This record gives sequence, structure tokens and C-alpha cells, in this order.
Amino acid sequence: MTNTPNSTDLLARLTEVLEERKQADPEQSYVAKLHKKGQDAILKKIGEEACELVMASKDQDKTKVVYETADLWFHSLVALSWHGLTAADVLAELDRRMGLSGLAEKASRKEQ
Ligand SMILES: N=c1c2ncn([C@@H]3O[C@H](COP(=O)(O)OP(=O)(O)OP(=O)(O)O)[C@@H](O)[C@H]3O)c2ncn1[C@@H]1O[C@H](COP(=O)(O)O)[C@@H](O)[C@H]1O
Repeated sequence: MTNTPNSTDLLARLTEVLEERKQADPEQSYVAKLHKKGQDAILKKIGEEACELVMASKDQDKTKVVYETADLWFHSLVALSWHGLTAADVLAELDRRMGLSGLAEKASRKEQ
């Protein structure tokens, strides 16, 4: 059984690190290097990691599914940070949606 870290703590710590890395030396930090390259470089990584996740899933490779999902989440957090947003903003949106059926939500959009 995986020893699960406290997810809120982990995201808060990672958010802090990502914010600090905006001012870091691109030679010393992968995140700083991505920011220096610009938004397109961050978005390119998100596209790559999403494709790698799809391939891992098609291959039924659970270890790789976890690994590639971590890469995708991580690069999504970098994209959020690029916009001055954080994981907390996404958690708030997911919390807002909690208990709201996806099918009911879609039907309500069609009625508008
Ligand atoms: N969680 C991560 C994390 N996940 C993935 N990665 C990097 O994301 C990249 C994923 O790219 P690929 O899998 O395509 O591998 P690659 O061939 O090396 O990629 P590229 O050369 O194409 O960029 C790799 O370089 C990984 O090391 C991460 N880099 C950093 N973090 C976190 O961010 C913090 C700050 O990192 P630095 O900015 O490097 O100090 C770290 O302490 C970690 O907590």
C-alpha cells in the first residue's frame, strides 16, 4: 500500500517552491528554466506529458500511469503559477463541483 502524504500540505509546499523558482537561476532550476523559455514551453510540456499518460494507459502500465500523471500534474501546476494561480484555486473549483452530477451540469447548460 502506498504511503500517501497529506495532499493539501504537499500541494502547499510545492506551490511555495514554484513561486520561489520564478526568481531562481535557470541554470540551477528546471522550473526557472521553463519560465525563462516562456509560456509556450510550459504548454508544450503539458501536451507531451498528456500524450505520455495516454500511451501508458493504453499499454496498461500502472506504474507509468502514475509517473506520467505526476509529470502532467506538475507541469499543470507550473502553468497555473505562470498565471499567478495555484493548486488552491483548482481545489476550490473541484470543491464547488462536489456532489454536482456531471450529467445534470451538462443538461443545465443545454437548457440555457
Ligand atoms: N515535481 C517536480 C517534477 N516532476 C517532473 N519534473 C521534471 O520534468 C521533466 C519532465 O520531462 P520529461 O519526462 O519529458 O524528461 P526530459 O527528457 O528530462 O524533459 P525535457 O528535457 O524535454 O524537459 C524532467 O526534467 C523532470 O525532472 C519535475 N521537476 C521538479 N519538480 C518539483 O519542483 C521542484 C523545483 O524543481 P527545480 O526548479 O528543478 O529546482 C522540485 O523540488 C520538485 O519538488
